Amino acid sequence: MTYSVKEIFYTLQGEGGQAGTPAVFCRFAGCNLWTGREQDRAQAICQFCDTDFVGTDGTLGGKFDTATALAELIAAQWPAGAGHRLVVLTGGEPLLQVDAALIDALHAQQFRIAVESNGTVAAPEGIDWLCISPKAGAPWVQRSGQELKLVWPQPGFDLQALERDTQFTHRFLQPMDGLLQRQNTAACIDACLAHPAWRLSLQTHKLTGIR
Ligand SMILES: C[S@@+](CC[C@H](N)C(=O)[O-])C[C@H]1O[C@@H](n2cnc3c(N)ncnc32)[C@H](O)[C@@H]1O
Ligand SMILES: Nc1nc2[nH]cc(C(=O)O)c2c(=O)[nH]1
Ligand code: SF4
Ligand SMILES: [Mg+2]
Repeated sequence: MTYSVKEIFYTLQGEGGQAGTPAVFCRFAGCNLWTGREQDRAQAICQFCDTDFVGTDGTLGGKFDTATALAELIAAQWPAGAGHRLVVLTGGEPLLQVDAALIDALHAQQFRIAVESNGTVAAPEGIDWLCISPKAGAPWVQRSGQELKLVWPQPGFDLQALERDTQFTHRFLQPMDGLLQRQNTAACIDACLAHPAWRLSLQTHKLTGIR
């Protein structure tokens, strides 16, 4: 398996239940819900994406022929001698590429493995923190994990039904960034107050200006 990686960088997880935690981010290239080209956005299944995941030209991006080579480069980003290793596999859609060999290679490097996925692909065994962020109009296969992080507002999702019909330890509403960001934040706050099973997730890396 060749892994196509857009970028690798060390920062704080900005979102969700592990916000504030140092982590190496590995952003895989490509997604099944949008090409990533602006001219295709209006026709895409997922139209609000805030991320450039096209190609392998970002920081430490590239094509990796083995899981070991990719895991070694990820490990090299961690501060020397320090524990508490956390990697966040994101994208694009990471579950188009993440396989057992990569999970084993990252665990061999002492990482806890978090994944950010759109839920259209069943997750392989061995992920330590699975965050699913479903998209309206896309098939939703992976309905359990540590964290459900719903970008809000989105049509077609009933918060009460989600509490009943999915199995996640934590549930978050994350304001859709874009032109209506302020309105969307207010809508998230109102929705959490009306549905207390849900918590607010702010994209704190954008607020603080870190990557
Ligand atoms: C860029 S996606 C990559 C992982 C995967 N494809 C997914 O959608 O979950 C990372 C996270 O950013 C969220 N996200 C993307 N665009 C956003 C936006 N405009 N506002 C808020 N969150 C957004 C996604 O829902 C997901 O939780
Ligand atoms: N700091 C930081 N936190 C993040 N959490 C999820 C991200 C993503 O793009 O998947 C992200 C990101 O791009 N940066
Ligand atoms: S599914 Fe994730 S990576 Fe793909 S277009 Fe949507 S937010 Fe972006
Ligand atoms: Mg992001």
